[in-house]
Amino acid sequence: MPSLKISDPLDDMFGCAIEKMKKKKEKKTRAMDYDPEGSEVNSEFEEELSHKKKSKKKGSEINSDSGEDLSHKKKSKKKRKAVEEEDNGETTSESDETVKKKVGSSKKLSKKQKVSDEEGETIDGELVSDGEANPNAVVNFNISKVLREKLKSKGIESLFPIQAMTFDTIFGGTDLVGRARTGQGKTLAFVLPILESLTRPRDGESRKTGYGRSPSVLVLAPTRELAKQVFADFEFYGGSVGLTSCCVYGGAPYRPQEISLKRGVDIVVGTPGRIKDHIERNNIDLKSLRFRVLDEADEMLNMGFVDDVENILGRVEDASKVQTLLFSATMPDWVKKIAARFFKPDRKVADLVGDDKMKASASVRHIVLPCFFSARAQLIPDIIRCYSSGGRTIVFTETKNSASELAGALPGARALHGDIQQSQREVTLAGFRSGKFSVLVATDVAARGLDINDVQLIIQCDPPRDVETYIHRSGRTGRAGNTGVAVMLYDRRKSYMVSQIERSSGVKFEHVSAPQPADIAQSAGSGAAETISQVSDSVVPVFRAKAEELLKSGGLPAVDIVAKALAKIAGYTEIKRRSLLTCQDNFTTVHLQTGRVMYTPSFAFSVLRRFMPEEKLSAIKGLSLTADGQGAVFDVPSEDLDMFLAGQENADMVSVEVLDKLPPLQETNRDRGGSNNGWRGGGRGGGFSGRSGGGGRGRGGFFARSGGGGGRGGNRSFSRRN
Ligand SMILES: Nc1ncnc2c1ncn2[C@@H]1O[C@H](COP(=O)(O)OP(=O)(O)OP(=O)(O)O)[C@@H](O)[C@H]1O
Repeated sequence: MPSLKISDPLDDMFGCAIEKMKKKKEKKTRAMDYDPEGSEVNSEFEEELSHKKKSKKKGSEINSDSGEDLSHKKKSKKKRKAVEEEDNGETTSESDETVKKKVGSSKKLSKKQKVSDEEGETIDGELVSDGEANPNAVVNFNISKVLREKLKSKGIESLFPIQAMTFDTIFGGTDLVGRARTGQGKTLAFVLPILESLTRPRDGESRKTGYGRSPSVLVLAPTRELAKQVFADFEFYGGSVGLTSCCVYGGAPYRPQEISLKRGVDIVVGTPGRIKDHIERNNIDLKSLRFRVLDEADEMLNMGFVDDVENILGRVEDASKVQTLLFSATMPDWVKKIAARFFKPDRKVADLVGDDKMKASASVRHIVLPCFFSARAQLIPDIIRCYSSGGRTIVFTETKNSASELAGALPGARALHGDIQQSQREVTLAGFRSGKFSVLVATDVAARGLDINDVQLIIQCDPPRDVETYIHRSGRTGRAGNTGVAVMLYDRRKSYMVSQIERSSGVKFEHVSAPQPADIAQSAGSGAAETISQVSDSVVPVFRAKAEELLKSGGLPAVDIVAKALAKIAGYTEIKRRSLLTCQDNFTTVHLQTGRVMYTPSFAFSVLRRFMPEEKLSAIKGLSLTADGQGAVFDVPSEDLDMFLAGQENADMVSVEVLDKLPPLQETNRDRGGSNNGWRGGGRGGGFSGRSGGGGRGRGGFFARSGGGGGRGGNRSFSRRN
C-alpha cells in the first residue's frame, strides 16, 4: 500500500479522539493524524513533507519518479510496510473498521505485488517492478488498465500525495474531507476513485447504462470555469471507461443541458445555482446518487451559495447510500460545520497542510511591491517583463471594471469577469489556455481551481480581502511541482493587510521595489544586440555611407551612437526614472533625515518647510516614516530633485539623499490608514500624497472601486457568478 496518511473522523477536530491520535502517533501507526485544532501532525508525515520540500527546491516534481531519491523510495517502502502491519492490527472503533476496509483493498494489492516479486508475474500485463520501487506508482492502486493508460497519456504514472492518501478511503466507500495546497492534484484525487467505484457496481446492483438513467455523481464547483475544468477531467477519464458526464452552469442555455440530462448521464458537474434549478425542474433526479462532491466548498459559501448548496445536499433522501467528498486548499472553520451536518460520522480527513505554517504554495516565490494605484497600468508591463519568464500571466483585480479597464490598457491582454457574456468568457479562457494571448486580467472568477499550463506569473493589483483568496490566486502558478512567481501590489496605506496575509498564510514575502525602466531597457539591449548579430552582411554596403556620415556628424563617440541605435531597436527613445515608493514615472524617491527621531509625518513636513517652498511640498507623494523612526522617505517630481538636494545645504542638520533601495518602512494600520490622509504639513486636511484637499483620493476609471470598504459586503457585487 502506498504511504497512506488518513486522519480520524472529523469529529476529532472537536477534540474527542485527540488522545487516541497521540497514542497512534507514539505507536507510529498511520503517517498522519489530522488535528485541525492545532496539535497533531505525525512526525513521519512532517519528515516526508520536508523531504518533498527539499526535492522541490531542487526543482524536481512532487513525488515523480525522477524527483525521488532512492533513499526516500526505500523509506516510503518501509513506511508502507509499517502502515500495513499496523493497519492489520486495528479492529476496535468504527473508524478503525473503515480503515480496515481501505486496507482490505491494499492487502489484495500487496499480495499481487508479492506474486510479482516471486514469480515475475504482471498485473494486467504490466510488470509491477515500477510499483515496488515507487509506492505511489499508479500500478499500486486499484486503477484499471484503461484508466492507467489514460493517465499515462497525460504523463501521469505516479499519484500525487493527496491522491495516494485518499484513493483507498474513497474507493472503500468512506466520506472524506481532503486538503492539499494549490496545484497538488485534488481533482484527480476524487475523479479516479469515483470512476473506479462506478465501474465496479456494489453488491447486488448492476451498472446502469440505459437511456434516461439518473446520475450517480454530482459535483458542485463555485465557478463556471472550474466546473468546466472538472467536467473535462471526468469526460476524458470517465469516457474511456464508458461513463458519460455533463456540465451545467448559469449563463448558458437550459435546453442543451436539459437534453443531456434527460438522455441520462452518470456524472453531473456544475455550479450550485444551475444545479438547483435543474433539480427543481425535475431534470436531475437524485435517487441513484452514489457520490456528491464539493470542490472548493469554502468559495461556494463565500460566494453566497450557502442556501443552494445546503438545499442540494439536503435533497438526498437516503444520505446513508451516498458518499460525500469535499476538497479544497483552504478550510475555514465553517467547512467543519458543513461536514458535521452532511457527512457520515465515520468520515475521514486527509490534510496535507494541517498545522504547517505555510498554507500557500511553497513552489511559488511570493513578492510584494508598494505602488500607487495610479501607477499600476504603467508598472505591470515591466513586472511582466521581469518576472514572467516568457510564460503566461494572470492579473487579478478587485472589481470587474478594473479588470476591463486594465485589460484595455495592457497590450495584448484580455479580461475575464462575471459581467462578460458566458460565450465570450469561454472563448477568452480557451484563447489563454491555447496561448493566443499571454496576459489575462481577471476578477476572482479565475482565482479558484483553474489549472492553466505555463502560468508563470500572478499579479494581484491589491491585497485581497482574505487570506484564502491570496492562497488561491497565487496558487494559479507553481502547479504540479512547477515553480512560479506571485507579485502583490499594495498601496502603502494598506501595508497592514500585507502583514495580515503574511501572518495567516505563513508566506515570507520578499519585499522588492518597482523594476526600473533602466534595468528593463538594459536587458532589452541584449536582445537588440542579438538582433544585430543576426542581420546579414549583405546590408552593410547599402548602409555604410549613412553610418560613416553619422559617425562624422553626430558629435558623439562611435560607441554612444551604437548605443543609441541599440536603444531604438529595443524600442527606447528615452529612459524615465521610476520612483521606488509609489512607482510613478518621473518621480524620484528620497530619504530625509535630521539626526533626530521622526515621530510623525507632520514633523517631516515641518522640517521640509524650512528649506522648500510650500508649492513644492504639495507635489510630494507617499511620505512614509522609516521603520527605525530615524527618517522619512517620499517621492518628489524628478524635475524638483535638484531643488531638494540644494535646499538641504541651507538647512541645519538635514540630509536628503536619493535612494536606490527602499529601507524598511513603518507599517500603517487600519486606524492610521485614515489619518494618513492628514499627513501633510501639520494640518490633517491634506492627502497622503501630500496634495491639499480632503481625505481619500477620488479614483475614477480603472482605479474606481465598487463596494467600498474591502469587506465581504463590498464583494457581493460579483458574488453570484454562475
Ligand atoms: N499524479 C499526477 N502526476 C502529474 N501531474 C498531475 C498528477 N495529478 C494531477 N496532476 C496535474 O496537476 C495539475 C494540478 O492539479 P489540480 O488542478 O487537480 O490541482 P488542485 O490541487 O485541485 O489545485 P487547486 O487547489 O488550485 O484547485 C493538473 O494539471 C493535473 O493534471
